[in-house]
Amino acid sequence: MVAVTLYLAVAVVTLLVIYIKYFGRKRKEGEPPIVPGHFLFGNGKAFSQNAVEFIHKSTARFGKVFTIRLLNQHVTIINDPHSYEQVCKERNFDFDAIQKQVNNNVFSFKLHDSKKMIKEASKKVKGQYLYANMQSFAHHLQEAFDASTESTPAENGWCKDRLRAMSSKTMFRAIFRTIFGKEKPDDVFEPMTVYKNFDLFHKYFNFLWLGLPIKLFPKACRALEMLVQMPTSNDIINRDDVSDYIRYSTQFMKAHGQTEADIIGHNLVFLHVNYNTFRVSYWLIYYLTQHPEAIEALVAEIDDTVRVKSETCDDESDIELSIQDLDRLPVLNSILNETIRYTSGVLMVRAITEDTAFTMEDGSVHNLRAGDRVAMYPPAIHNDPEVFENPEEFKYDRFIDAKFYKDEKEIRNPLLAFGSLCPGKRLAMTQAKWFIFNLAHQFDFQTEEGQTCCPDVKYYGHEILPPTNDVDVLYRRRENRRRIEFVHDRFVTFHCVLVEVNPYRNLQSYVL
Ligand code: HEM
Repeated sequence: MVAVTLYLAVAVVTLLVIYIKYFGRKRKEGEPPIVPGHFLFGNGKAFSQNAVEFIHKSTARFGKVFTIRLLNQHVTIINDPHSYEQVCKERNFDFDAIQKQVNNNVFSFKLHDSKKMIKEASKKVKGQYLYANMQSFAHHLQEAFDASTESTPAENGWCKDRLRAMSSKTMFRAIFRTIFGKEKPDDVFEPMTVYKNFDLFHKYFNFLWLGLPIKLFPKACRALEMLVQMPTSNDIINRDDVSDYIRYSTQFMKAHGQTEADIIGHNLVFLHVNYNTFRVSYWLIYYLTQHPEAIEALVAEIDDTVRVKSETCDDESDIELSIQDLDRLPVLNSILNETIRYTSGVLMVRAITEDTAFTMEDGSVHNLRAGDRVAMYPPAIHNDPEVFENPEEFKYDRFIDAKFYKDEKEIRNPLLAFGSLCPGKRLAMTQAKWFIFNLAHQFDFQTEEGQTCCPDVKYYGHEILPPTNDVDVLYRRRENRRRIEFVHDRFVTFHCVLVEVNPYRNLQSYVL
């Protein structure tokens, strides 16, 4: 009896020590207030149920800076859009540890010399490489549109499908082939098989990211078994049409002695970041079909653009469109920004490497602890009624010539869905614009009346949230639409005249 009591006492003391070490926290001088929570789970439940509401309530009670606990991890939330630049500039806030956590816990690999690799590989989606990526994407997207209409049963010209299936057959397929090049006929690693399994695997992303073993989720295991059936890295990089990002990153990893399994893991991470653009395409279609005034304004803008363009080229050739042309369309740009505002779920999180006295934009100083995390939560800003009037409404023209304010001061970066580090922002935005421009130009589309869905807040933490449920979509080709060809901004060809747009000399033309 004495022995049992002794064992119990030792067990209780041990548990207490573990609890105090990993979960307990006494607020020190100058540190942010701590939001009270469950003794074991901390604020995990409130956060996962409705993170935006939880952050808004905590801000009202504790101010713009407060510390929450997600299981054993303390996270200081900075809920102030004006302090975004201060967060980005702080040297002791490090993204490397976060990126490693995804690589290790979700995709089971470690990237050697990761900072250098990502820095160099990221150049392959920007500048001149952006055009190469877009050229390839535009080509694959047109092919995917054609294949999708041919393979989907139609009635009176209307093809009927589920919206996820339709956007995966078009957008996902085009993104996949832009990244990895076109698959061979017998490849298991082909867009639709990968889409099906990736979609399933993604449902478990948050659990895996937090460190739960994949063996707990048999469906995720089976999906992963399919996803890893890639051609060898040599086979992929020897494809003529593989992206420069994948060619560079694969060669870098091989040169650093990484295994085929590591390269497969990395390829899946890259697909994972690109998957967000596919999700955006789903939401673009969905919100346009739910808002007739939006689709009407967009189609009018597109028709106008195409009419003006067609006046400067002959009747037979395709209409040429550049990135700058897309950037100039206010309705298109506003719809995309509003869609991203509405559906982003990301936590912009960093590891705190050293004890830090962090100064906010308003001059207030907060002591943050090494080993904790610090985060901004863009959806809390995107849904702040002071910044975005009636944030629960989708307003297609919200971003046209608009400025946004908090505490009566203009916000420099009101849309934070890409964090500060995403190198793919410009590519993702341009792909999404190209997608919706071409869809609305070539097709009429509508979702089945009465069917609705919304961003699934259970998946907060995902950059772009998935829908709560799927809906049916109907689409048919518009008649007499001319094809749109993607062109480099610098060279726009008219008739037989090649015009070089030179930023220093205005326009100079050469007769061919
Ligand atoms: C709608 C589409 C996308 C969204 C919303 C998105 C969002 C994000 C966010 C929030 C981060 C974390 C950044 C931070 O915390 O500061 C990130 C990182 C990253 N994104 Fe994107 N992203 C998108 C598309 C892309 C694309 C198309 C690429 C392809 C190049 C890409 C490549 C990356 C990479 C490589 C990182 C890690 C950067 C690092 O480790 O320094 N993303 N993205």
